[in-house]
Amino acid sequence: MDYRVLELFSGIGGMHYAFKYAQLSGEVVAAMDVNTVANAVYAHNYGATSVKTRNIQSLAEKEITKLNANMLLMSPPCQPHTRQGLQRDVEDKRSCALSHLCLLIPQCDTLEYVLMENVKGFEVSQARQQFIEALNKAAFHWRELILTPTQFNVPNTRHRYYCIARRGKDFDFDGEKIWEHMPGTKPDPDQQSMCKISTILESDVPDDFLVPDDVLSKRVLVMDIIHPSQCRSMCFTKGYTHYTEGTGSVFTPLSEAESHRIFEAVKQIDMDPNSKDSEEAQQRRLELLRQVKLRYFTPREVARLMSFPEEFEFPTETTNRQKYRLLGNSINVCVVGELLKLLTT
Ligand SMILES: C[S@@+](CC[C@H](N)C(=O)[O-])C[C@H]1O[C@@H](n2cnc3c(N)ncnc32)[C@H](O)[C@@H]1O
Repeated sequence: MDYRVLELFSGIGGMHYAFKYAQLSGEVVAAMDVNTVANAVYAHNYGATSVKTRNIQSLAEKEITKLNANMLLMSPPCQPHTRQGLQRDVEDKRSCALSHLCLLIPQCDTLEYVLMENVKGFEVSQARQQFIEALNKAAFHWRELILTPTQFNVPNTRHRYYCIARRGKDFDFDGEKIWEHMPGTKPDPDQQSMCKISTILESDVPDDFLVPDDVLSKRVLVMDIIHPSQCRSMCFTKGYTHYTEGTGSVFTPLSEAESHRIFEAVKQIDMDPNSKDSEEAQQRRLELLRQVKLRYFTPREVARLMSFPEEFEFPTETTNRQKYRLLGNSINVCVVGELLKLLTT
């Protein structure tokens, strides 16, 4: 079968890479997003003709039919549903595009396959309810899953909600529950075959990526620090490097034992009641912390943790801040690629 993919909320094209990963025949017939910075990255990798700067709220059934799109891949904005957000759900204007699509889907006879990604939490939203109703109305069979790249030996945690849906043949796994691992695989609590973080590192990373002194002094204790022999990292979000807490891990080239020794010495200083007001003690503390050589993961390393292929590039004009924002908003290519295989077999 030749798939004709409509990629909506396309960002930097994570879904397009997932489609390639799954080695399905066919092409992405159109990609659409309102973000011109993301679209420039998309065009840099796939050519300008494939991506349109477009508000999805204005998409019409006729256009989808004219494109003869039979597969819809999308990761709509997650802010209405994130735990950190206000969870205004369908009341949030960023939900409008998805609500609009829920009206369109039952009208689009060409569509046979749908894959949607969203944040964990979406499964209990009203938006999810709307979406499932649209799929039912259009006679799709559907399944829901919450998966993370660590289940695919990628050393990055990113729990995300996925819904896969198709017309015609039903799935041969239970539809009464939300799957928390890939159907047909066993959950592997030991994760023996997980890649080490050292396998995704760039060599000769410039000092620009070192965690600055002020962040080191004030925020080091809330950082999630990863050593080369570890097999994990936390979810990278769009605020990475800008906000410290909960936006992604940082890296030290030191072994766990070496950095533990340094943090013990820092702890000793912190336990001394006079150290807080002593400039000399604070300077000693900072010098100790500098020895940990903490740095941010580079955009290339974050892209690798999101399973983007090496051929993926940013245009030279994209700033690091923009790269982190775009990657933080994107998807894990391997997880979606595996789901596409599941969807199409
Ligand atoms: C979660 S991100 C999707 C990222 C994408 N899958 C990727 O791989 O980079 C959501 C995207 O939806 C876009 N977006 C939000 N509202 C939109 C709308 N009404 N029309 C078009 N794009 C929209 C944002 O600009 C953002 O790029």
